[in-house]
Amino acid sequence: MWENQIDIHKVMEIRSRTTVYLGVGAIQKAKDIAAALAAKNISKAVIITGKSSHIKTGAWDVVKKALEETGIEYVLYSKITPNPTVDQVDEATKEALAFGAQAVIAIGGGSPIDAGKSVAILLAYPDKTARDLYQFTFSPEEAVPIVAINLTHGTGTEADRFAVVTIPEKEYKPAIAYDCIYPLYAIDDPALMTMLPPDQTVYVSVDAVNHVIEAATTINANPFAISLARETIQLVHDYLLEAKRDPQDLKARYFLLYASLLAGISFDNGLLHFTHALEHPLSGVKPELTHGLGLGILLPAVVQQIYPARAQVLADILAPLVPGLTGDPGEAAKAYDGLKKWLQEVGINGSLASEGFTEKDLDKLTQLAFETPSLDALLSMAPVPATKETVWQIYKNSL
Ligand SMILES: CCCCO
Repeated sequence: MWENQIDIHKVMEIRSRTTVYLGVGAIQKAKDIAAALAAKNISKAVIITGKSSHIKTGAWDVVKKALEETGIEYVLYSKITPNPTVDQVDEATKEALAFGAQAVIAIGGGSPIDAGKSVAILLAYPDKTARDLYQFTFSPEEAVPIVAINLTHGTGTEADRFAVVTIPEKEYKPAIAYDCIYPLYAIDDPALMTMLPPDQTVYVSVDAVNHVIEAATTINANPFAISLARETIQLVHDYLLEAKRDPQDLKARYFLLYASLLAGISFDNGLLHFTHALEHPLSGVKPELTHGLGLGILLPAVVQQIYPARAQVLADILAPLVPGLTGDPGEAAKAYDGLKKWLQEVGINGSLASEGFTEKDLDKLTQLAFETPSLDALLSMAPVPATKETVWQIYKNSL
């Protein structure tokens, strides 16, 4: 097994659009990153984070010290919630502008990092608001430099060009995609993830699994996206239950984190389709719903829907989770049952009904999937036509 020959304590540099430091202890690279920012004449930064995980994980102590030793001043915005809103982004931007921030350092899971990416754009366009950005009234070409210190192993946002923020009054959860928000540096340190509780451990890795199943089956899927999908799914299969059983297992955390990074790069190439386009209305309407749980609930019905059109790719990449698929387009029900079984094994037994949705909600959810800015673009990537009937039926099959 190749994983046994990797020294997980050796921090290695992975070069993609983002320079990612991966490994146990990678947080210590904060010093080098601060020095690199200072070399770019950056003397003030805004820290974007949630309520407490930046402190509990110990990440903030290291980053604070690195900034202080380098002489970079900072202002801290620590009010980002799960499913962050445009108002949080505007408030953080206002504080950062008043301070004169020239860079964003985001510490957290997808929510603080995506909010941080949005702030980084608005710092370059101070006359715009987060609603302008997420309602697509302008297309940014620049942002201030972003550093992403990642505290979960699911989103891949630390190394991609996407960000998601909620517009609460419309129940929209749109996604933006711009080259200017690839973080300049990212830290992927598995030791910062051992505090993730077992259920969140599963939800974030199920997010990564969804990223690659979608990326490998869009109408844009390329061989790179498909190869990364195969590796991601194998690693999640091999390490998720172990990390759930023993949250302190650094080897399991390392390979789940690596899988999540690969998945982010995979969907940066192949893009996404049904599962994300249908989940965003769920957590747009119910912000308390965890993204990865919503995705896990929808996944079997999505795969059932697309299997006949992408049978060979799906049989290949799903092999660790659903053994015995041959690539025959007639195996959609087998793929559905196999995925349900795997999700139950890792602890996702829910349905839309158990999350409080009923058949009466389906028209509204379907409407939101087509009306929310950007989700229509994801739907257009699906390997089968994304009609309103198809979308409604996927929701129905997930009730
Ligand atoms: C288009 C990006 C969505 C990530 O949840």
